[in-house]
Amino acid sequence: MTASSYSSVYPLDATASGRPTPRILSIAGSDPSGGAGIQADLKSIAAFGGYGMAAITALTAQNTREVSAVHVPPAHFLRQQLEAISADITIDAVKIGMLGDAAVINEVRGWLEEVSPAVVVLDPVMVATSGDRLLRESAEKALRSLLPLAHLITPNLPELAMLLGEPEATDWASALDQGKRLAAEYGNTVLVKGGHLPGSECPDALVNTSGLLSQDVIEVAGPRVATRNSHGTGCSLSSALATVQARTGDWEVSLREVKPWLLGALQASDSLHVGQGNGPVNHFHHFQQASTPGTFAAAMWNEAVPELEAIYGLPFIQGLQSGELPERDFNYYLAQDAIYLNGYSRVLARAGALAPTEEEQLFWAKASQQCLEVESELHRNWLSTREASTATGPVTKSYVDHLLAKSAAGSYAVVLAAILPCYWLYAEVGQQLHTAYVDAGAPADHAYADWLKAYADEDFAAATRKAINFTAVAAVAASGTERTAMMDAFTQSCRYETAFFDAPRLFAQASFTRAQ
Ligand SMILES: Nc1ncnc2c1ncn2[C@@H]1O[C@H](COP(=O)(O)OP(=O)(O)O)[C@@H](O)[C@H]1O
Ligand SMILES: Cc1ncc(COP(=O)(O)OP(=O)(O)O)c(N)n1
Repeated sequence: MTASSYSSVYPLDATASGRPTPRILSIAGSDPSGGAGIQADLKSIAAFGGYGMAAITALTAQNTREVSAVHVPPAHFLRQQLEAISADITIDAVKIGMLGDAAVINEVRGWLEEVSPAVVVLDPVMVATSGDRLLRESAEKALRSLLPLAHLITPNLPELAMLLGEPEATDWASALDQGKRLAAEYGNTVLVKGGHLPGSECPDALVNTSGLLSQDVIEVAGPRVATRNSHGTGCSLSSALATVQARTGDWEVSLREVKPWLLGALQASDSLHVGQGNGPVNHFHHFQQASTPGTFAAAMWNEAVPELEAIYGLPFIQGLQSGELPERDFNYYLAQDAIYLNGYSRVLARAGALAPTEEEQLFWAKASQQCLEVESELHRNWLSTREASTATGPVTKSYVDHLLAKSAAGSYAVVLAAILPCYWLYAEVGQQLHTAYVDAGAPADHAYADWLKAYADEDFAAATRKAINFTAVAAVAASGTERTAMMDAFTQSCRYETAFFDAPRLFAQASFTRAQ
């Protein structure tokens, strides 16, 4: 038996028809403020790696507060748009949104019957969140006639009620019940959405009563985000689902992929600062994490800040700054540092071996060598005249094990993220301690004067800037999974940095307890 290049049990990166970039057509209205309609659809399609196309049904004049006007161009012109596309391009999925009036619906129905796209998602848009109508009341019957041509219908609760001619559901159980009845009536799958219900949860459920899904109701749970920026969630969800469905061919897999993305888009919506009413969701929140080296470096910095604050609060750092740190603690720190540097040097050498460019290879190889030089310098100048345990302490061991594990895993980007805190946090702490020492008049009788003077080394600061840049650039080239692993490795190393500075105190405490 031979394995095919695509997994047969789990969708990876090809469309159901084997294409990596699904071609998705949105048939919808325009929202010039960019939060809903075709603008939201194209962003959502792109967010999932699809190739987006748009046939415009209607023009709206709207912003985050209201829809002030709607213009529906002649329906035959929409038909011309649709035919221009389908005459030339294979369409892997269609998402249908705002239709405006019955004449438009009839054209779309005629075109769907002719073309029979493989995936049709219908979001039966009727009324915007602002309360403004996006479908003429007289067109509701025509909209129902379109339902049998859709594979998935994604009504919100008022739309679900209208399609059934019933009052709106006020709890999740009756919403599901309505979803089942609509699915049974039209023989397709209905996505029941929890957005319009109160409560801390916001579930969605795929409903199909004809055995198309693994069960009649597949519920996907999710928390409710406390934000008023939910403009365009329905449009974004339906177009994202159409895109992922074209790739996976499985509604449940598609919803489980799209729902966390929409949650992230809602959570990151406040950072967009668009409009004064119900603002849009942040469609590209997942790219922005590392769309430029600067954004990834900033995200790493956010992780490092709480650890730096913890480090500055440690008795070891405060004692180093005041000069009152017991010598025994300092000696323990130096001895552990020497042990650590030996292991660290090996990991730096590994980064050099994995580096994609000669410049980086040279940088890490040199850093690895310098590390060994600093280790022997520590032994020659500091430790040869002092008494300190030479046994590897528990923090040193765990920190080095963590670095070695990341280096064994083989991702250059992840190794760099694990390496970086030793540069970055050490350089920051060094700068702070040096500045405080200089501000205090650089007292010559300070017990750690030589150490503090050496701390703010400009060469080390320059090397740190390079190390940050190499890491941030590697993050941009890395996959999403790798970036998550990078952030995880970076955060763990930051925590070890804090623990490393606190280890002398714990060692002294343990020795004292043992001596009792
Ligand atoms: N505040 C929220 N927090 C989390 N998810 C939400 C929130 N509001 C809406 N959603 C999700 O957004 C999608 C659209 O839901 P809904 O608001 O019900 O539809 P519409 O936008 O068509 O009115 C659904 O997946 C729903 O669960
Ligand atoms: C042009 C256009 N189409 C659809 C909508 C409605 O968007 P939707 O995602 O259903 O949700 P709200 O924006 O109403 O929350 C629209 N406003 N404009």
